[in-house]
Amino acid sequence: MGIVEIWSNLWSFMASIMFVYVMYGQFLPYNLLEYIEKYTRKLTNIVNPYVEINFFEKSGDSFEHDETYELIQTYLSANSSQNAKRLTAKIVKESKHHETPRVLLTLGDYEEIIENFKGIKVWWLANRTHPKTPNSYEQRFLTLTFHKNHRDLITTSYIQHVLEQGKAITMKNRQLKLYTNKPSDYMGKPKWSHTTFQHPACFETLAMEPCKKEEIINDLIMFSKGKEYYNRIGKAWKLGYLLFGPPGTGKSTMISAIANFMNYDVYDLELTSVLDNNELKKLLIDTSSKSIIVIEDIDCSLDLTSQRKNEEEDEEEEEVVKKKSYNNKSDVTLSSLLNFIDGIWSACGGERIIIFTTNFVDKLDPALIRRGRMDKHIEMSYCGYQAFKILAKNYLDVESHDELFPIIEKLLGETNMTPADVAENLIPKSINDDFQTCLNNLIQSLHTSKQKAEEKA
Ligand SMILES: Nc1ncnc2c1ncn2[C@@H]1O[C@H](COP(=O)(O)OP(=O)(O)OP(=O)(O)O)[C@@H](O)[C@H]1O
Ligand SMILES: [Mg+2]
Repeated sequence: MGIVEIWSNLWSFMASIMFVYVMYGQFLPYNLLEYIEKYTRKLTNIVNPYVEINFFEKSGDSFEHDETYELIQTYLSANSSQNAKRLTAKIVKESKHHETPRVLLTLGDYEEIIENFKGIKVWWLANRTHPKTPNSYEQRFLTLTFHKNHRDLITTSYIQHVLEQGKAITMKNRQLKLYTNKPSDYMGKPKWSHTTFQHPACFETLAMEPCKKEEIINDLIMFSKGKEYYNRIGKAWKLGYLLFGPPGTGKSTMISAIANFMNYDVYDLELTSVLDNNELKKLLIDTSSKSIIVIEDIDCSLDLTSQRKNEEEDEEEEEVVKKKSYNNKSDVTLSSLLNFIDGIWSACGGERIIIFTTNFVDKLDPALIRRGRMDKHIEMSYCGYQAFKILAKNYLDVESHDELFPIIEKLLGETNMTPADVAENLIPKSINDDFQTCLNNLIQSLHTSKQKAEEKA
């Protein structure tokens, strides 16, 4: 008789015992049940060449949800659930603002699936405990079974692989959140409130010089490769951007594109609602990993400038400042903001991108923008020809036009128009407007803008 046969006979014997145990267990005294179970297990262990590892749904003193169990569930749902016949559907509603809930399929009770890892077979069984006393609770758990010869590989590489994949899938599926800070409550505690972040912006539709865009994307990919990679190349694992440029050049759009690309939450920090340094510290500590902390219009929210405004400054600039300044500037100081930001980078393993935006880069304190603190100063400028081509593709689905494109190229070189204004002109104004009408509207508008600039000059 071969070893496999012996094992399968023994297994059916065990199964019969288990059957009797389940059927008549309730009629037997508790001590006797425990005795039978103990010796059945002992007997099984002697001949069983398989190792079992259980992962419980809840663990710890307070019986909390175990993250490991969740990650394995996610991994199995994505990788092997197509082989399972009985599945349990769970509706995941990310937030009250999120209208379409997601369906998460997990293994049904006692469902078993087989996985192959580097040619090694492993079994996963969705199990549940049977409460033995009236006071004990039923608990779900997943059992991983494999041959004892592969113990080392499975307990290290395979489990690691499952958890990493589970984490990656969770990150990919999660609904991004947009956090904004609220003034302190009556307890003096500042708070973040959040809604779902649903902005369609992506790098593909962002209008800017292709090489500049490529550089940022490469930066982000490097950053996402993580700490070890950065250590290896001898660079600090942090990312800070300063986006500057006139209104309507796509600074906020760029932030949304970065959030979507990285799959990071966004913390929009409104400094004017932060009372003092202490509050700022609490808020920053309260941000989660894999997030972007944004401070928009940094020049308007903090008293950063040592120089007073020049009387002869451009009227248009004045207008913007007036629009964006707030009466009540907070007591947050520049030096504490910088300290906390440096602190966040060193203490939190760097999984936070910090982005400042401003319309006037010259007004910022050099300490804030010195190279090394902000890794890149990205100028979002008026619409150039390359940026226009991206907008034309997005808005009109046109990639070239022998006659009109060269005119637009010339005019864009002669006058300043923001991508927001170019985009506005490209949107059809009536149902009969075809793409040529829209391009002509833009040309008209560029002419007007050029004339105005000349008159002003
Ligand atoms: N570079 C761009 N690419 C694609 N769309 C753009 C770009 N710039 C502006 N837009 C369009 O114009 C709108 C306004 O742009 P956005 O809010 O990003 O400008 P901003 O630079 O943040 O301006 P502000 O300084 O006033 O905050 C966006 O919703 C987008 O539709
Ligand atoms: Mg903006």
